[in-house]
Amino acid sequence: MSATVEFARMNGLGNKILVVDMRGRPDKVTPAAAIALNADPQTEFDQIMAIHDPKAEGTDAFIDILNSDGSKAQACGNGTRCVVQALAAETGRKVFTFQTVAGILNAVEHEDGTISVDMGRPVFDWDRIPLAEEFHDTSRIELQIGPIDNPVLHSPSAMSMGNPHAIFWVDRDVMSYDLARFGPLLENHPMFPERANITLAQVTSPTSLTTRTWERGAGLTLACGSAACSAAVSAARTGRTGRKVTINVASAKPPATLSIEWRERDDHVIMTGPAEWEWSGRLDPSTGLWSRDDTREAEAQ
Ligand SMILES: N[C@H](CCC[C@H](N)C(=O)O)C(=O)O
Repeated sequence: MSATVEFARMNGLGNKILVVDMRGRPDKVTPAAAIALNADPQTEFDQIMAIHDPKAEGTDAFIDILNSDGSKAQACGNGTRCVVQALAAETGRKVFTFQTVAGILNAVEHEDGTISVDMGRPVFDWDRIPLAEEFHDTSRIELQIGPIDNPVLHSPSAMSMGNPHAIFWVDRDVMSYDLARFGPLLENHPMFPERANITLAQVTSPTSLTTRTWERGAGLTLACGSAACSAAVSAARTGRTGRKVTINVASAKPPATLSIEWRERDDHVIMTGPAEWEWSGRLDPSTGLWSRDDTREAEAQ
């Protein structure tokens, strides 16, 4: 067993996040630790956000992201807001720059406690999403599920927000689809060599969408920030909405929204929403063995 580190159990719209403080150490949270933590109902999570010492000048930290199946993710919008809230509480600072495997993320905590993350530029090239087949226009790709002459879901918009996303446009309530059944088939479809996050999106007005996501490596989650960004960008890209929308995250607990703006001037996607601390503890990043801080002690601190 290696020395333990601090972690916080947090959530972004119900997206279950463990923020793990790996600063000052050379090792990483192992996939085995992630799988063990996820197997325990108390520490079950969608993503681990491991905060490491910065690797590049001008950045505050390097963030390593793990899904609950132990696989790596390149982006996690809801988790990034949780990291901002944790570091803002620790340092009193409001503005942060992070590095992930997908690039640099700038983020700011506002006076009202909401957090904006600049998620960078969307990527539409088929081989960078990546897709297995060449598509000149990835705003509507050939892919369907269900009976061949009456598909349940078809022709998604595909893109990368650092991580791969497919957005299926639906005209019924997103909760009425059996996403638990179709999600795994689409996540692992041969069209997506690195798998994909699968989102159902219903356009509810020129400035609003409702989404529900099956996440790559994590399954049905209560919310997914990078999917909300991808739905917003894809809606604007296909002329369904303008570039600034409110995303109603259908399964968020309690029901909640994210504001997304796909900025005209620099092509960057800005996501704004809340983050919530639940409790803290210590864990062993190599095995996932953990303990919860004594509540009285935590309150006294
Ligand atoms: N929950 C995350 C997304 C995790 C993405 C992950 N499932 C993957 O790309 O493998 C979010 O708020 O953006």
